Amino acid sequence: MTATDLDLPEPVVAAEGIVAAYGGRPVLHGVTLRVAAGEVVAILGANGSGKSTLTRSVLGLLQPRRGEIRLFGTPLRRFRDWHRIGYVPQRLDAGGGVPATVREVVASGRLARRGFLGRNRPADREAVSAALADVGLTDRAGDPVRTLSGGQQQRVLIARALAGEPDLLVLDEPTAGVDAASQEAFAATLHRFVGRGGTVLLVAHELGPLAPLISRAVVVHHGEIVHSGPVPEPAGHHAAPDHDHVHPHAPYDRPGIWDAP
Ligand SMILES: Nc1ncnc2c1ncn2[C@@H]1O[C@H](COP(=O)(O)OP(=O)(O)OP(=O)(O)O)[C@@H](O)[C@H]1O
Repeated sequence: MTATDLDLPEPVVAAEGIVAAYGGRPVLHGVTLRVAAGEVVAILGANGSGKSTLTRSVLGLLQPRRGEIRLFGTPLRRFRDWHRIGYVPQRLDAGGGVPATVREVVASGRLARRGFLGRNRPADREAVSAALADVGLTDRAGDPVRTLSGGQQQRVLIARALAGEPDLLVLDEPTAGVDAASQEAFAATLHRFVGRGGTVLLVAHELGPLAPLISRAVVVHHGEIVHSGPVPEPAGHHAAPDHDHVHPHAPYDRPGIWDAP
């Protein structure tokens, strides 16, 4: 623990010494990650470096072999305030074959607030409308989700997370495969969320318009954190405008993914 860590109040996320493996294959080798209230932390790294595994461990979706996780100061095994967390998983088809409307999918983000048999109160309807407006989908509220484009469906998932009025948003590659306009819209949404006092943990390959919002970048490489600080500059040809991915074989500390700041 460093002097800086000692200065921090109780972090929103505290993952200490996380060791995770699939079968016999280790994926995280004792990772420690703390996210303070109000931070916007980006987890960066090559494909397969362990970013999603770390995120899913933090949310209790995956049981690590070793280590301790606390959310809002409470050990994960005792944590019940899931309404305080909004999670947007890695891109998926939000609609599938289901005829649910945009509003219905977004409203499902209120369930943790309402309780299983809770009534749909005006506050719920207001939160859903506010979330739809936040992502610019008010005029599509009554449309079946499957009629929306991939980028718009991603916005539906983000609105669903926002509808729960969380204190922490966890997003796994929220802008992957999303067009530039939608990325800009998402950056604006995130900016408003952070302005309201929210905390963000997001996994990303490319930050694009999100870069100015990031207060700290954490680079995962082969299951270890190799950098925690300012967003590193993409290096060499990886900085080229047409280069939109990082290479799994390019080590962090040699010419390749990121230059150390
Ligand atoms: N359910 C699983 N079963 C077995 N192996 C898995 C599983 N999920 C991930 N892995 C493996 O664990 C390693 C880390 O995967 P993870 O998804 O955490 O990486 P990532 O950094 O999020 O990658 P990407 O950028 O491609 O999403 C990879 O080698 C991956 O193949």
